[in-house]
Amino acid sequence: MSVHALPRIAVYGAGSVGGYLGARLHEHARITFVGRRRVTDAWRLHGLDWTDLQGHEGHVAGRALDVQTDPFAAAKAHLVLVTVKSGATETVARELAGVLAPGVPVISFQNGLHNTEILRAALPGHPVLAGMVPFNVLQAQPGSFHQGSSGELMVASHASLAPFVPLFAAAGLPLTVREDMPAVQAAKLLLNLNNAINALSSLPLRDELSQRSWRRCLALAQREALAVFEAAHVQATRLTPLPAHWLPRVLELPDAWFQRVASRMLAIDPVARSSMWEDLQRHRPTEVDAINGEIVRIAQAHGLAAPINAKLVELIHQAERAPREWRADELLQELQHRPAPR
Ligand SMILES: NC(=O)C1=CN([C@@H]2O[C@H](COP(=O)(O)OP(=O)(O)OC[C@H]3O[C@@H](n4cnc5c(N)ncnc54)[C@H](OP(=O)(O)O)[C@@H]3O)[C@@H](O)[C@H]2O)C=CC1
Ligand SMILES: CC(C)(CO)C(=O)C(=O)O
Repeated sequence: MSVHALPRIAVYGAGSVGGYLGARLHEHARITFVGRRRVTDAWRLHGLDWTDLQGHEGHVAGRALDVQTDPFAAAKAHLVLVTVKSGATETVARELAGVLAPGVPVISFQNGLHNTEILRAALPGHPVLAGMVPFNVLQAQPGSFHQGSSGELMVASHASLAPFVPLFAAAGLPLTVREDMPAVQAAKLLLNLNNAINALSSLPLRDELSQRSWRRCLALAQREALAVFEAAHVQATRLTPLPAHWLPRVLELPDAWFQRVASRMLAIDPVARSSMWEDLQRHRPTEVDAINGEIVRIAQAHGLAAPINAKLVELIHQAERAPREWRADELLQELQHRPAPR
């Protein structure tokens, strides 16, 4: 196919997820990245490299990249992927309003529960679809991306995606189309409760999850969130080999048992970390308010408390101001002394 016949996709938020998805899609669509000047300059200079857990790899030369800082660069897009952190969604929604051609679909490939709502409010007339990235992406050097865990992208079902589904498949990023994205996002939120614990641990995900004391911290946060979800009638689908409500019990198993029962949870590259760890490293605000903070908010709306997740929010905000390395037993003690939700 001539390059001019390829659909145009704007990746709004040139960072870890956006860079990785855009680099892999590059041969299959005309990709425009919108990002910060420091990033666009570095990507133009070095190009983009990507690798994944299965050993696949690719490179896009800097001269072949369309990397821009101006929101109007998204004007000709046939599809927009929003890949900024949750705290930036409102600004992005404002920037995209009035820029896109009528009816162009927008997929939010972000964690958290409310990004689509925010985008929808500013973009009437566009299908704004929830997406979910199950795997971890680390941008170790500017423009160099590694997918460190596995899983398929998910997206809400919508007719406007028909031309794009084969493109993602051809790029090795198959899109699983779902009718139940709110339940997918709730299940992802439960897994993302580990982002804060992983960031406080300063360990790669695999090392952290191999140690029972860290897993017990996560089990506390997840058990509290599950109780809050039950009170609020929030459904979480099954994203792991085990149903969501079994996870805390399995996380608490001794290491040898955990390795046997949940080996797929440890099928993570040794260097993979959570995106929140990457934020703390780079002295950027984290998404903790949209993750653990969401559990606190849902609890409050239902007359409950969520002290464990509230504590994690507080500790991450402290770490944003002054980084500190926690030991697992210290964090566990800090979290264990919180009363369970009423
Ligand atoms: N990284 C990962 O492994 C995973 C991340 N996710 C989710 O994906 C989403 C994106 O995460 P991630 O890729 O890590 O985020 P990054 O911070 O790496 O990338 C986002 C980029 O967008 C930039 N940006 C923010 N606002 C604008 C704007 N208005 N215009 C242009 N650029 C902007 C940011 O700049 P600045 O820093 O200056 O704001 C940053 O460079 C998050 O919701 C995250 O939770 C989901 C699964 C895995
Ligand atoms: C893939 C996962 C769960 C890894 O922690 C993530 O969503 C993140 O880092 O934000």
